[in-house]
Amino acid sequence: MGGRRGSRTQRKHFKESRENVWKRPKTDSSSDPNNPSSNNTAWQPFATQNPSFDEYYKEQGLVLPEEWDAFMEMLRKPLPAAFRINSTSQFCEDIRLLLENDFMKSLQAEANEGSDLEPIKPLPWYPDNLGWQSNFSRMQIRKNQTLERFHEFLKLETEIGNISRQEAVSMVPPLFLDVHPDHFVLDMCAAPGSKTFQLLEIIHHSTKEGSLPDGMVLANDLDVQRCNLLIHQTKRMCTANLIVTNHEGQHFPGCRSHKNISNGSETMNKLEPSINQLLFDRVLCDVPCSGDGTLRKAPDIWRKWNGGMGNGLHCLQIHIAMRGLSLLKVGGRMVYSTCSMNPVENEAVVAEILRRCGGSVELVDVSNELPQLIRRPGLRKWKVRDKGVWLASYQDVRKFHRNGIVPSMFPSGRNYMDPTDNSQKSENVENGNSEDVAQPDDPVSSLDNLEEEVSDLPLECCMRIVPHDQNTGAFFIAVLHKVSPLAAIQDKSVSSQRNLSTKNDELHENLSDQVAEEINGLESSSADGTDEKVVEVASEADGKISEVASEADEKISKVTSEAEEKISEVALETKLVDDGPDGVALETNSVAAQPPADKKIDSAKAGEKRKLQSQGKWRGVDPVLFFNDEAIINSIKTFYGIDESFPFSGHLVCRNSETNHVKRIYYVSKSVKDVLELNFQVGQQLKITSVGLKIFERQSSKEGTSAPCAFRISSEGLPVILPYVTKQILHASPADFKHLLQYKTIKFADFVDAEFGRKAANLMLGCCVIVLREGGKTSSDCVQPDASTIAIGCWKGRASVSVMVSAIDCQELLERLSARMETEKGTLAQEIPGEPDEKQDMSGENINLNGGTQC
Ligand SMILES: C[S@@+](CC[C@H](N)C(=O)[O-])C[C@H]1O[C@@H](n2cnc3c(N)ncnc32)[C@H](O)[C@@H]1O
Repeated sequence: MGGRRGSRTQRKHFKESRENVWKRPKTDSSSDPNNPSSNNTAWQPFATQNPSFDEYYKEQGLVLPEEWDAFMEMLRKPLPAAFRINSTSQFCEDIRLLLENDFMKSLQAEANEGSDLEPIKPLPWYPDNLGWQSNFSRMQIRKNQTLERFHEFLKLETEIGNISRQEAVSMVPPLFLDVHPDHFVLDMCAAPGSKTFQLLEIIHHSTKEGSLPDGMVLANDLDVQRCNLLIHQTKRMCTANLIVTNHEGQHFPGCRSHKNISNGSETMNKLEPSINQLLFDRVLCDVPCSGDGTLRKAPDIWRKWNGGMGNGLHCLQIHIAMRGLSLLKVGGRMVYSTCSMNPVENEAVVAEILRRCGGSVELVDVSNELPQLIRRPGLRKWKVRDKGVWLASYQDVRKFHRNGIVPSMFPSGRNYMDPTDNSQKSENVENGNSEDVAQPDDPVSSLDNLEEEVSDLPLECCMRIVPHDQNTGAFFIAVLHKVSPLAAIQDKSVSSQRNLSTKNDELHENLSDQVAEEINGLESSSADGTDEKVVEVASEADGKISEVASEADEKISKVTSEAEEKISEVALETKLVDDGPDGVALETNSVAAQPPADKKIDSAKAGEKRKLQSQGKWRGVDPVLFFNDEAIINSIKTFYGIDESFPFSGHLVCRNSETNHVKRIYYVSKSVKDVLELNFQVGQQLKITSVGLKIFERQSSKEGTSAPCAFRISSEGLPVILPYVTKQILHASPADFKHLLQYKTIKFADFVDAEFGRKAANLMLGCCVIVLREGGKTSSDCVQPDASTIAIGCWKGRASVSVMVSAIDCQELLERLSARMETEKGTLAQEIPGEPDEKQDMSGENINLNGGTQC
């Protein structure tokens, strides 16, 4: 149960993500053939070179000198399209077989006959042949029938949610997260949501029939508009196990209740959460980055790229990653990833968080996982470049009068100013003053005289995917394991690192402004294809905080979460960073610094809690409320004959405090319910933009309002409730089912199966469920729905039955069912040669599929 079925997607988003970025910018009229002043009538792609880029990456040694040309050549080629089959789709297997047996073979045959087509192929490292790559131009699609058919197929399945377009390398980080269905997963920078979708697939994978997974995904993003993209993207998943929030990752609320929770039983007071702190088994930290790994998809980056872009994001990336680690359970795994090639955004960030965590966090060697994925080990040495000057260590920062460069950007992380570092002291003393050697415009920006640093951390365990290894974009991934609470580090290096962190943090503010200038206006496409501001500068984030903070009601919650956050930050600086329940020192500190809103909640009576619950607190965001209106719930239960075993209590939420005006009721899993209860307990620290699966919707039509039940079952929610529906449900023959999908409305008397027509006429006025009857079953057989069951929501009117499914979902169902029946027919014809084929395809009236196959 769970997973997607039949919701519409956000066309706009997918159009955007499919947009071929290899086109001339609108403002460029120089090559307009209709423009007489144009001196170049041929189509011109973006300039795909940038001398600073060459200089920067040649020096960093990302690839061997002899590989450089191959690397650059690949970066200049358009990126093949990649997509994934949704593993929780009801039609997952059908789609995979169609790709393997039809499209791949047909295109291969054409290629063998000498056409210039490249066959589509599965990504060898993606499990179960669910990840695919294709490489065609629009021109080829127009000229070739198989390709055109393939293209139409891709469009429809993407729209439906059975396929997700996603750059190949962007599919990698969730695969290294080792997510299990019972995990609580935090996706810290989640929009537009490609990886969130993958995480949800894993959570839903192999869930038992009639139940929801025990785990959940909390997808967060700073940008509210991008959160909306994410919501539309994940809607196709039809999941009750997702919460979407809108916070700065680095300030994600701690949601720690200071009450003792006795147990997690359902009988507890509804406002008593069964968890007392929001900690996660897995954290995905896919941070904002300069995005030069997406150059093949977003060639405008060539023009905008400069060496300072990565520097400006470094501190923000550390802060987000540190927050992720503090929210990670001991024993948990975090993946840090970027679509940038720059070591300052990658190895330097990982090195700094390892130093800050002082042994509590380790890099995991995942070289044995996904062996078919070609990757390169992380670097242990790199240099920093600032405004045309190379810096090999933090010493050079003073030497060359650099601002906004922090020690953690360098391989050793040393600040060379640590008063406890005697060797350094003497070095400084010897030099008198480091400024005396400064040559700001030293033409040598060369490295000849610079002392090269090498990290002593096992950064080779990180991985970098480079484009020319397997014809992809570039990506960086590090897998981290939290072995113990982020505890105090007692030795000398602690104080050194503390200074270092402080220095970093001080400089962060300056950097934010600086980077805003340097990369102002840089926009590109993400690895996931959606146009996005790849570079999310810290100053933007800061600006957003101030905006938000200016709103009075939000101030309270800010105080709450920020106060808690400050505890973590202070703790971090004093090496008491863990949010874990086992962090004794934190326990003491948190109580001392308990935020005011928490105090309020702690002392509140039940009535006050209810009041808080009904008013919401985040301005501009509808409140999230448990839906407890017994009258409405009972009318739904009675009308649809919902089995008592279906867990209603505490699982329904709405976004409107006035029950009479509630239009939509959402269903949440037990895991999400637990988080919501905790969130109420801690004063609604989470700013929730979306939660749960729409399960019931109020009837608004004239006929609808006269039906005995005011709510219909929504198509997204149908798979969840279907096994429990005992009334208003009928099983239709394949012919009648197909007619419904084709004609949308059928009069009772016009059904092929007259008995079905009579039964339909006897249903109560209102929403009903029509299930496709399995082959061999008669209308009187009682069928227990399962994962293979195909069912649609319909409306039983006064004289007819009408489908309540979107046109595109009807089209998809018709296509999938026809394909299955074609396969059936073929198999049967092979098995019984010469036998007349008694089956007919979906256009026939008397189909009787054999039992033992999916209907
Ligand atoms: C590389 S994109 C994430 C892509 C996403 N993980 C996916 O697979 O679809 C980075 C995201 O970080 C968000 N972001 C920027 N600054 C942030 C912050 N301080 N906290 C949380 N999210 C942030 C941006 O809005 C952007 O959506």
